[in-house]
Amino acid sequence: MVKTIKGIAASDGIATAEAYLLVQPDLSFDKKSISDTEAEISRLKDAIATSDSELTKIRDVAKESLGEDEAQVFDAHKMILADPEFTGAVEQEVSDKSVNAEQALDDVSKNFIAIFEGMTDNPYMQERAADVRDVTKRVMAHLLGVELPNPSLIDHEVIIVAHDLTPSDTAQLNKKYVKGFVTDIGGRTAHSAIMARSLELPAVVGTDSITGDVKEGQTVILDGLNGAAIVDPTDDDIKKYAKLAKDFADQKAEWEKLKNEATVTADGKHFDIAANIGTPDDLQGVIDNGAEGVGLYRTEFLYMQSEELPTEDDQFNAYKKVLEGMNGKAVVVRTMDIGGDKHLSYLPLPEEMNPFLGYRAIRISLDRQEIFRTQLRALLRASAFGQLRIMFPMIGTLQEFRDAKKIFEEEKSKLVAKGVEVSDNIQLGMMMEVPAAAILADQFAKEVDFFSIGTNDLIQYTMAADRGNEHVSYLYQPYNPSILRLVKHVIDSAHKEGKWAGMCGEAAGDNIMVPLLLGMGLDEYSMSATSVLRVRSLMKKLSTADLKELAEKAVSESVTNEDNEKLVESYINK
Ligand SMILES: C=C(OP(=O)(O)O)C(=O)O
Ligand SMILES: [Mg+2]
Repeated sequence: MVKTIKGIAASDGIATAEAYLLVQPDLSFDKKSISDTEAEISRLKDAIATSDSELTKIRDVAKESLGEDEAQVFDAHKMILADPEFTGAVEQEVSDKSVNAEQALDDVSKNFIAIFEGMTDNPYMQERAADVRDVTKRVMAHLLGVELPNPSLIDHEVIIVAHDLTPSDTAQLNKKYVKGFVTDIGGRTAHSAIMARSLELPAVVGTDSITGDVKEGQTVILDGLNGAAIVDPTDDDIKKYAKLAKDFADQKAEWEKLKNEATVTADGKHFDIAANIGTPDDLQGVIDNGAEGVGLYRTEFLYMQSEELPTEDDQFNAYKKVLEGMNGKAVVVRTMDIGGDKHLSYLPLPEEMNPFLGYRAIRISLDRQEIFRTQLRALLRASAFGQLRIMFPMIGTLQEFRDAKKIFEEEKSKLVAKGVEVSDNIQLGMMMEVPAAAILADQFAKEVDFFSIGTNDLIQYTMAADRGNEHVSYLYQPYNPSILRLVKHVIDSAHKEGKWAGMCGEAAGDNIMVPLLLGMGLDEYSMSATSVLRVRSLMKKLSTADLKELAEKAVSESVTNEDNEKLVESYINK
């Protein structure tokens, strides 16, 4: 029977396909005594052989769709299965203790994991713990006769249904077959939602219950425009959504016409609309959508897609590719923003009660300076190939900015002394995403070259509401006068010192926010590439002169987020 499940609209578009449940099965088991240990060992060997041939298949598919580097992780898994020290120890445990294979596997793998995790002076070996965990899960599933989801083996069109997707899960989705995703938890500005927008995959998050509401193989219509999943739709539903999908495609075709136009408002003011990217591969989307620069390159994805810390040369090549690809247009590269919801398997971070308030971004860079210096050297070398701007994430104090700038200057002088070609014109700026810094923007403005306002974090920290938690998503209030006052103060402070202010948080591409930002005089707008043409089309219809007054009212007279939403809507519909 048809069911409509509401959630948060995280990425535009409509898709209809079979549900693919990316849900971890129950791998619990009971300890049993075994009398026929030989038969038990042969059951174990069967599970290992099946796991091995499954891994061969997954490796082939991963190589095809994601490339050799991504596929290599499965070699590590196959090596563990072929290692007599591991599998031999499990067999030994079965015969010595007369226990079932599940118990023996569990005991041996826990032992191995503890040993690897204990190698704190060798991050490479520590990383092997994750491989042992993954392989154990696969063999255990075969012993128990349960199905383990293998998203890399998907060979037909599906909608992924999951409790949650991490940014790295999202990066591995094969766009050829995955038509969208819907999750139990998450918010609009969580990184998997942001990635869905750059992949142009419709997504609905924070439904609370979707994994319990839909069964594998059921048809699902995903309405990423309004935030709903329709499970087992009727013919009428399918017709209705086909029409909605067509209207959306027509709308996009209309926006497409603006691809090669500059962004100019109705009163003739030009603004730069830039795009946010995660990897050099996203450049195609930037160019296809006619963006006028890159306003945020989230370099942490370079670290996340690697099996170990990327070398200076790896990074140099990536940055050079982006700078050259943008052909002289400005590229704002943000230094590594690891922590929060972005993890590196090879850089174990301490367990934290509040990772978003913890050891992340510039805090890690200033502490682990060898990582930071390597990144800065790669950036400095790449600066010869385009118009590079660098910014630091999560700056909360002036001292942090000064320390980061000092390290940058040191690395620059060393390279210049060696005769390496380095641009002399690299602007150094910061993300404005910590309220303490936004309040002191007038002080920061004297020392930076630019600000880029990160509303995803600025709103989460100002409203004290986790950006990935659907239960508090009502507090994501970009038009709340408290947020607008901070934004205005940041923009005014920059201008007072003759600096520029941009925004790279998701709000920069929001239809209600854009008129307010134009009114406040924001200089640069950076957003998911897929939003660029919609915003260009909107700006063409707006006149900055009228909007100044509107923004003034929004900041000083309105009390709530909704007041301002209505204020802008009534202006636009006038
Ligand atoms: C752009 C931002 O950075 P990120 O989403 O990567 O935290 C932000 O916080 O608004
Ligand atoms: Mg941020």
